[in-house]
Amino acid sequence: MIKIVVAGFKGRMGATATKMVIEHERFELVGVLDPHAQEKNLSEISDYQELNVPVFKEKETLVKSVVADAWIDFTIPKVAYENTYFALENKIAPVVGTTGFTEEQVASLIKLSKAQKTGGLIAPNFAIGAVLMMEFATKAVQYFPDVEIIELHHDNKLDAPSGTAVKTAEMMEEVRAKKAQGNPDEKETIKGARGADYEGMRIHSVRLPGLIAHQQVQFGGTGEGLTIRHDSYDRASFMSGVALGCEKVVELKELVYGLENLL
Ligand SMILES: NC(=O)C1=CN([C@@H]2O[C@H](COP(=O)(O)OP(=O)(O)OC[C@H]3O[C@@H](n4cnc5c(N)ncnc54)[C@H](O)[C@@H]3O)[C@@H](O)[C@H]2O)C=CC1
Ligand SMILES: O=C(O)C1=N[C@H](C(=O)O)C[C@H](O)C1
Repeated sequence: MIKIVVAGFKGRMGATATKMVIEHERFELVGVLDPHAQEKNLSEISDYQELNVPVFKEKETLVKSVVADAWIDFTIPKVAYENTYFALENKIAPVVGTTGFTEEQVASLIKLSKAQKTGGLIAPNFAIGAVLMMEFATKAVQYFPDVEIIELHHDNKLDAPSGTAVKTAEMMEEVRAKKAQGNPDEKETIKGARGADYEGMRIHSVRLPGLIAHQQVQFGGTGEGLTIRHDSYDRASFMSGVALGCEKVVELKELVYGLENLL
């Protein structure tokens, strides 16, 4: 059995991941963490009455009380780095969906994981279709360097652009012929109209109630266009990737960035 803790279990994704861990035959939920929790044990929550899983408000208390192999993190960008660092320091393999990491933070966490000989995964998107979207976009941009990313999410999301959009841009940048896009003399008559600029590629973030998670990567060429789009209609779309991550990280000796590294 793989012993798992879930950080952020009171949230949209944390609650979904907690349910997945409970139902998975190879996983054992040994603790949950959330500063907004009022409970002392999951059994106090009607959906989990038959369980005996301790609830923690502080990570330091959690690691003194339970032994875990993997740490699922769906928290907030503000604490993602410190939580991941803390898990690695305690040789608990992080499986991190929380977004908002800088490139420098990812590099620092990979370095720590190697020193700790502890596996881990940071995946801006756990949906298999989203990973394919990013890989297809990386292929397409070699032929169509003019590209704009439009990511669309629910209006409770804290960060913009999305981690998926940033990862997509990072992957395309590695193979894209460097160029600026649009008219060099263009002027924004309303600030922000052209979106975020990532190495000449533009990223636009839509936030609306009713949405879950959606992204389209739109390419333009001579007399033609190409659009690659992924839609998550339910947070269940992320769970097979989270489960795969938990099964794989316990076999790794360093942290990897992107679910594509485990497919
Ligand atoms: N990689 C992926 O496939 C996906 C990633 N995400 C990312 O996951 C993160 C969470 O998204 P949601 O669940 O929608 O947010 P949410 O706001 O519903 O949940 C976040 C939870 O984290 C808790 N929290 C805050 N600080 C904490 C701490 N120090 N330790 C433990 N828990 C803490 C909050 O109390 C809250 O319950 C976001 O960064 C989002 O971008 C979301 C969906 C898929
Ligand atoms: O906040 C979300 O919901 C999501 N966040 C991730 C991101 O920032 O890319 C993944 C997915 O898009 C859902």
